[in-house]
Amino acid sequence: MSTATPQKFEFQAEIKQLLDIVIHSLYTEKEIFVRELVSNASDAIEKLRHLQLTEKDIADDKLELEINLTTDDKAKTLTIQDAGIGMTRAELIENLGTIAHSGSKAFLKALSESGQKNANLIGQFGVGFYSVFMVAKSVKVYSRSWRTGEPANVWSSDGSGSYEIEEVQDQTRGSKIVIELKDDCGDYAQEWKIKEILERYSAFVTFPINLNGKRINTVQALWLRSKNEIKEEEYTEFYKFQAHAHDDPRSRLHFSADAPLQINALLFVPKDNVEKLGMSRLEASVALYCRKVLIDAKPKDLLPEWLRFLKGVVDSEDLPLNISRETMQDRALIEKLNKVITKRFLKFLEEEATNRADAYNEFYAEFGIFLKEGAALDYTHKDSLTKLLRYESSLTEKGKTTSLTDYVSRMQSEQKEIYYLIGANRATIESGPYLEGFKARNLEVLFCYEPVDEYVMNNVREFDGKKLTAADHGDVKLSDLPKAEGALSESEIKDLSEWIKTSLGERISEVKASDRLVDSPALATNSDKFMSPHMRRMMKAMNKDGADAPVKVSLEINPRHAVIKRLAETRTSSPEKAQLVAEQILDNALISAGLLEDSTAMVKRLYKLLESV
Ligand SMILES: Nc1ncnc2c1ncn2[C@@H]1O[C@H](COP(=O)(O)OP(=O)(O)OP(=O)(O)O)[C@@H](O)[C@H]1O
Repeated sequence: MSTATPQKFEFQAEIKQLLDIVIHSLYTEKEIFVRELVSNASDAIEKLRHLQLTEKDIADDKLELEINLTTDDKAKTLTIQDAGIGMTRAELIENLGTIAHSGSKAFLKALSESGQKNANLIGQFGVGFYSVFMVAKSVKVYSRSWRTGEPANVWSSDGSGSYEIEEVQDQTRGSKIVIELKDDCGDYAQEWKIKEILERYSAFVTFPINLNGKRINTVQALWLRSKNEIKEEEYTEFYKFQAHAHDDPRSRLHFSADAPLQINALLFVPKDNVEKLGMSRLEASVALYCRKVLIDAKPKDLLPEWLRFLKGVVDSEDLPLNISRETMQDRALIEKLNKVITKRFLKFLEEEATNRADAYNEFYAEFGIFLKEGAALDYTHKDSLTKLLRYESSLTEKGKTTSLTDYVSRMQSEQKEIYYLIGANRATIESGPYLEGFKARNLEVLFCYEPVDEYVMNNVREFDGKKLTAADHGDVKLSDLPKAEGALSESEIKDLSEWIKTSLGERISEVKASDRLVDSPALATNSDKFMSPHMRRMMKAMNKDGADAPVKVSLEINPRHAVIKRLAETRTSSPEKAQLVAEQILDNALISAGLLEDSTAMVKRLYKLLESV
C-alpha cells in the first residue's frame, strides 16, 4: 500500500521500552551512535553491491557507492546518507518499528535479567539504530528502496511512543537519516567532533565516507587484501597509522583462517619494547574489528597478557558488532579467537627462530621477557613458549644463545637434569665456584642473567621430561671425579668438617666435602631450600619480610684444595690462626654466593691474617 498523507504507527511494546531507556539514558559514550549508523550504511551498500551482481533492474544504478555525512552547526543537525539498498515502506515498518534484530533483543533480555534501567548495558549490547535517540530530539529516515517502482518514504519519530511514515518525492536510492540533536548534544553538529569519531571507528570502512564533502577514510583495510598485492611501504604506513608509531615495525604476521572461525589478522611486532625502557606496563592494543568496523580498540581478552606488545588488527565476520564480554556465547567466541591467534603467532615465532635465527635473536633480546612471562604464567602455552626461550650457556660463546631443545640434544647419556645458574652476567657466573664441577664433568649449564629468570625456571620446572635444576642448589648430586692425588682422606675430611662446624657455630648449618668444586676451596649453598641467594637479594632490595633473618648456609669444602689441606694441618698446630682462616673461607664463599651482607668484620680479619704472613 502507498500513501501520500502521513500515517501514524505505534511502536511495538518492546521498542517503546527500549526507547524509553535509550532516551533517558545517562550512558556517557553516546558517540557510539555514529558507529552504528555508519555500520548500517556500510551494510546497506554492501548488500547493494551484491545485488548488482545478480539484478539488472536497480533504481538509480549509477549512484556512487558512498556514505556522506553533513553537519549543520546552526540548525544543530547531523545527516548521514548512503546509497545502499534503501527500505520500502513495509521494510521501514518492519526494521525500525519492531524488534527484529539481535542486538536490541539481547539488550532487552539483559535488561529484564538485571531488573533495572542500566545505562551501561547500552554500551555492552549496542542498540543499533535506536542508539541515535540518545542524542536526537527527532529523527527522520528518508529511504528509497533499490526496487524500481517503489515510492520513497520518510519515517519520522521523536522516540516516544509512535512514528510516522509519509511518501516523499525527491529521495534517491538509499537512506538519509536527519538527526535533530538534543540541546545538550550540539557537539555532534560540529565537523571536528564527527571527524574525530569517524577516524576512530570507521577509518577502514570499505566505502568512501565523506564529511561535509571531504573524504575521511583514506586508509585501507589492508588486512583483508591478499598478501602478495600489498607493498612493504603500505604495511609500514598502515602500522604507523594503526599503532600510532613513528618507526617501522620489526616484523609482522598477516594471515587469514576460515575454521573454526573466520579471521583476518594483521599483527605487528614493534621495533622496541617500551616496557623495557622503563615506561609503564603496556595495554593490550590489537584492535578487534567486524567487517572493517571497529568493535574494540583495546580488547583485553583477545590475546593472552604476555602478547600485550603486539599491535595490529583482528577482524572476524563471525562477531556481532556489539559483542559483550558478559554473555557466555560472546565470551566463548573471544576465547576461540584468542586460541587461534595465539597458536598462529607461536607458530610464526617458531618459524622465525628456525628460518631467520638472527632476526629471532634480535627480537628475543628485546621481547624475550614477554615470552618468559608467558612460559611462567600461561599454562596452556607453556611448552611452546619454553621452546622459544634462549639462554647463553657454558658451551656457547659469549653473546650466543641456545634453546632448551638444543641443550637436551647435547645432554650426556646419564644426565637427567637441565642445569642453570643465575648471575648478573657471564663473567660473574664463570668466575664463581659453582660452575667448576659441571665444567669438569662436561655438563652444560645455562646462564640466566635476568632477575625474572629464577621465577621462570621455578614455574616452568621441567622441559622435555627433564627437571630444571639450579646448579648452585644444595641438593645437586654430581658423579664422582677420579680421586685426586694428595686429597684429604675420608677421616681427615670428617674431622676437619666437625671442627669447622664447631668453629663457625651458628653461621652454618653443615659442612661437607663437595663433589662440584675443582679450583676453589669452598662454596656456600643456602640452607633455606625455598629462598635461593638470588631470591634473597631481590627480596632484600624490595625490603620484603624474611630477607632480614641471618643468613645460614651449608658450606662445601674441596678436599683437594691446598687451602683446605693447609687448614687441616693448622687447626692443630695454630688453632687461633685456623679459626681466622675458616671464617675467611666462609666469607669468601658468601661473597661468591652474593650473600655477604656486612664486610667490615671480614676486612678487619683479613688485616689480622696479613699480619701473620
Ligand atoms: N541505512 C540503512 N539502509 C538500509 N537498511 C537499514 C539502514 N539502517 C538500518 N537498516 C535496517 O534496519 C535494521 C535494524 O537496524 P539496527 O541498526 O537497529 O540493527 P541491525 O544493524 O540489524 O542489528 P544489530 O545492531 O543488532 O547488529 C537493519 O537490519 C536493516 O535491515
